[in-house]
Amino acid sequence: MLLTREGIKDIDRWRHAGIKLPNYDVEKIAEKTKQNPTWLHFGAGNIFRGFIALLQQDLLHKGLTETGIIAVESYDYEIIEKVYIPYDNLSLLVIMHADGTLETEVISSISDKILADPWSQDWTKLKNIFTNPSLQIASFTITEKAYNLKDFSGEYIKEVKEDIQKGPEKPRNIISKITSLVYERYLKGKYPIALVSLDNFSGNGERLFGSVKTITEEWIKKGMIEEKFLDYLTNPSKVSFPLTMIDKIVPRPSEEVKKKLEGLGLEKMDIIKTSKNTVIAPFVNAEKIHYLVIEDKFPNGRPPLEEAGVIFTDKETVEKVERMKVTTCLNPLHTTLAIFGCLLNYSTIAEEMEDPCLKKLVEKIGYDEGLPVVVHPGVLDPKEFLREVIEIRFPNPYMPDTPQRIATDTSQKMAIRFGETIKSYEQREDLNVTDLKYIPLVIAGWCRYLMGVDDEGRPMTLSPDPLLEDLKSHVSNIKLGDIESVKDNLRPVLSNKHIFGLNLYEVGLGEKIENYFKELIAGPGAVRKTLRKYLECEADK
Ligand SMILES: NC(=O)c1ccc[n+]([C@@H]2O[C@H](COP(=O)([O-])OP(=O)(O)OC[C@H]3O[C@@H](n4cnc5c(N)ncnc54)[C@H](O)[C@@H]3O)[C@@H](O)[C@H]2O)c1
Ligand SMILES: O=P(O)(O)OC[C@@H](O)[C@@H](O)[C@H](O)[C@H](O)CO
Repeated sequence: MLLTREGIKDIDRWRHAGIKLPNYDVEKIAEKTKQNPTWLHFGAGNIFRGFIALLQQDLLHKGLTETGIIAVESYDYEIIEKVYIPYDNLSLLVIMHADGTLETEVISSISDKILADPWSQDWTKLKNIFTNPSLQIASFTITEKAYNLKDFSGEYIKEVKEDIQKGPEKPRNIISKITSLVYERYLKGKYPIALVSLDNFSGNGERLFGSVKTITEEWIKKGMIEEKFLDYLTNPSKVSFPLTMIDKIVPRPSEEVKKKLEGLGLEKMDIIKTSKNTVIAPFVNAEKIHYLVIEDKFPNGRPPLEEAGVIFTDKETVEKVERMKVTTCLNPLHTTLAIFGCLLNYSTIAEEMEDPCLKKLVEKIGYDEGLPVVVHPGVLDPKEFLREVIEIRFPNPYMPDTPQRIATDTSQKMAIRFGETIKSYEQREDLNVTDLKYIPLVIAGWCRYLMGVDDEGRPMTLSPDPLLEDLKSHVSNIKLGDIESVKDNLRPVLSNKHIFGLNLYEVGLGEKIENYFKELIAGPGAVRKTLRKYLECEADK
């Protein structure tokens, strides 16, 4: 069986294999999308295919919309070449249930694909779509680092600097590209649009707005675009930047799932790793549970996504629910498991949840240190959310999620995942920041991870991170087994406000982290020993 528009016409074979097919005419929807595009999505990676496209597919199944989503890739063009074009933009969603059953569905709600590349013909096509009055949404899953215009020294990154110099014609950076496209829409008719960040960090919509506004102001200063564009951009009835909270664990595609699909008769299911490190396949493996909460601010209208389970609400509620998930109840726990999972050589998150020390560690971070600072968001219950994460979602043995995936870009996530809770402890009169034990232990664990040596003293490959080389340079003089070598080497890292959102020494945690770190580097096996000591746990491994 081939995953193509032609291939899925062989309905009986797909049904026989237990794979759900679209109940709508895929070609007709693609044609309608071409005439009346409503939704462009930037970042054609796994979460988009495994979650966002599923929501639109749900609406198409229910007859509640007539158009699909157009996938836009602005960074890793190989994704389009290798997993969109050969499969006519179709993907196969594989939901992994905790009892080992797989639920498979052909996702055909991605009606077209475009490269956001000013040097390709697609750019004109993209501009035409962006200036179409029918367009309601441009959404984004482009990873947190893509929103940064400046490096840690406060300087614009090279690409952005060049874009600022050269103007909106041929931008290279994703934010300059978005700004340029929104400017085209302004010139064409000042039509309204919602720019929706679906990336996983606090205040995502506001950060997107801030970055687009910065590029706008730079271009205005240079006289490259009309000044009035700023009025349009900052008028929420014209351009909105809703806040969102997105939650679905979508691991990288796994070899085991690939084999199971081949067993069902599917061909050409190969997993690829692009030269930009995206691991992607014609299929997406994901969990069933998901949550999407969005600030209801869509000046040009939107599809009725509430019918697909999306919660639309006000800004304050999204802020609370997002803080709950990203700063306390899910992502800090994930990062904890990522760091210690790499050090202890675990290959899945589910296996780690069977380790009594690691399970206890995430319970301590979630229930004891995180929950006290969570403000109940109303729409979801934090304690129940946390319980579902710890008892059901993370331990799902069929989810092929790896510590290495989650360890990607950790430097970009520390401030949100741990810094926010530390700040809350600082601000609250009834809490004492120096009472925190386990969050500092994880931060020390991250410094230990950066040494690139596992707990047995063997070299380990570190996941990609934009700050990796710089961070490694700070720990490069520290030797496993030599506590004296720690000296002041961690100080530049732990005092870096860009990384943690605060200077950890100023809040009284720097020395505590250094002390934990010394225990973690005492020699081979020291990571396990330290966990046992502070968590009073027994583990075989
Ligand atoms: N996978 C999950 O479980 C999950 C869950 C919730 C939210 N998210 C959010 O979605 C993001 C993407 O996750 P994914 O699973 O799709 O990852 P992925 O690796 O499959 O895809 C990443 C996408 O981001 C694009 N990208 C990366 N760097 C970029 C840059 N500098 N400029 C423009 N585009 C860039 C890539 O080209 C690709 O389209 C995450 O960083 C997170 O913020 C992911
Ligand atoms: O997507 P990232 O890289 O910000 O973080 C890795 C994981 O923690 C994350 O993808 C979770 O799986 C997701 O946040 C679950 O909703």
